[in-house]
Amino acid sequence: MKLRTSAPGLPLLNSPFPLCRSVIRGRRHYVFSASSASSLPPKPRYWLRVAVVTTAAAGVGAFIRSQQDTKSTTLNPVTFTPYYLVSKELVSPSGSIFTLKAPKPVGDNCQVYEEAWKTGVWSVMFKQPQLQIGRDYTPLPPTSGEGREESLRFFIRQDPHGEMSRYLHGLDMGTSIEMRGPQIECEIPLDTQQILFIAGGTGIAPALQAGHTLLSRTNDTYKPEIHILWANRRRDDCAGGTNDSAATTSRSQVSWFSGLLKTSIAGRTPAEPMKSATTFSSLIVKELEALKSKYPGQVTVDYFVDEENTFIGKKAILDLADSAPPDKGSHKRKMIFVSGPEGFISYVAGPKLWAQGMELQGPLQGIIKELDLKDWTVWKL
Ligand SMILES: Cc1cc2nc3c(=O)[nH]c(=O)nc-3n(C[C@H](O)[C@H](O)[C@H](O)COP(=O)(O)OP(=O)(O)OC[C@H]3O[C@@H](n4cnc5c(N)ncnc54)[C@H](O)[C@@H]3O)c2cc1C
Repeated sequence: MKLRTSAPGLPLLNSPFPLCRSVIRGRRHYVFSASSASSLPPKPRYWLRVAVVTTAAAGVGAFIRSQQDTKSTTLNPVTFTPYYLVSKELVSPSGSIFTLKAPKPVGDNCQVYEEAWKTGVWSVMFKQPQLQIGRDYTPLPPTSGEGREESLRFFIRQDPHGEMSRYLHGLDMGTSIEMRGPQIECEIPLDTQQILFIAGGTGIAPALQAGHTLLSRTNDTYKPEIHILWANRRRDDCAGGTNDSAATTSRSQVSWFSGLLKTSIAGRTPAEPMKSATTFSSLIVKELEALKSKYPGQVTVDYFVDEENTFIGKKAILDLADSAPPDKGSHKRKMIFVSGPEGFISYVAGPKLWAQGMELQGPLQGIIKELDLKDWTVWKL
């Protein structure tokens, strides 16, 4: 585990995207240090001076308190805002959707969220109050029925050995959870026409965000597209998901989960992706389906499941990249996002680098480099 050594709120990096910053999902950790109060012995004071100083201090204190009170009801990147847990729905054996409500009186959260949703992929940092550690989580796009102003939803994987996720999954309804943000992870430029999103596990949350942001720009003349390749360890993680393209018929023989690139048994024919024997669909699959229904013809999703021996390989990526219409001088941007556990990102696009207290994108490697795709900008989340 690497501690984040830079100041809270990482600096924006030099990148083709003005609002992108470099992070690795799951590695960006933060520990808050306890503030040390000074305890100097009191010195003699004239009563007047005492009165003036006391009055001034009280005034400043009241001002600061009032400022803090005002700020604390509106999500902001500097101070932590207390939200409270209103629901926790099991999505798969390893993950749940958490819904957190903003405090009352409601601040200007609607505006804060709107700005972030318009921009691209974003996250917030949760604080664990006992251990004073921070971890980043990705809000899921709002569903139509939600109280837009008040709540944020998160798909959080339960890691039995993880400090924060264990803490979150053990919380009772109504518990307060402090968060700060938004942190813009990557802007989606307005000229983006195609996104190929390669997601592993909870990396699907930023894929849903990217879909929400990109597709909400749809109009009569502009119909952007997103193609999602989503890899999971087990079918239960994406129950009910069916493939839109032939991508999974071209399977890689390599699994990247567990951080190890274990090669599947030589000569073994990979199993056909299991057709869902039940009508049950996980909540995340339902949200992907809802996105497809809302923007017909603009979204495809393909599922890859380790236990079914279907892995994201070069051909799956190439098929989708090749299906995108050629640029023909239209200067429409085509982007590949890669999001998921560290080993997954390394396998697909090479590892990110750690330099001068910051995590950088690092050179393009992995299977995407081998494909030598032209016209595509790759961004590791
Ligand atoms: C921008 C961003 C967005 C994210 N969005 C999401 C999201 O939407 N949903 C989500 O679920 N996650 C998300 N993450 C990941 C999340 O921030 C956490 O990293 C994750 O929940 C694990 O944190 P933890 O405190 O539970 O685990 P940690 O305590 O940090 O442990 C992480 C892993 O390391 C292992 N470990 C810890 N200490 C040791 C040790 N001493 N020796 C060996 N192994 C050890 C643990 O077993 C565990 O598997 C995101 C990350 C980033 C950077």
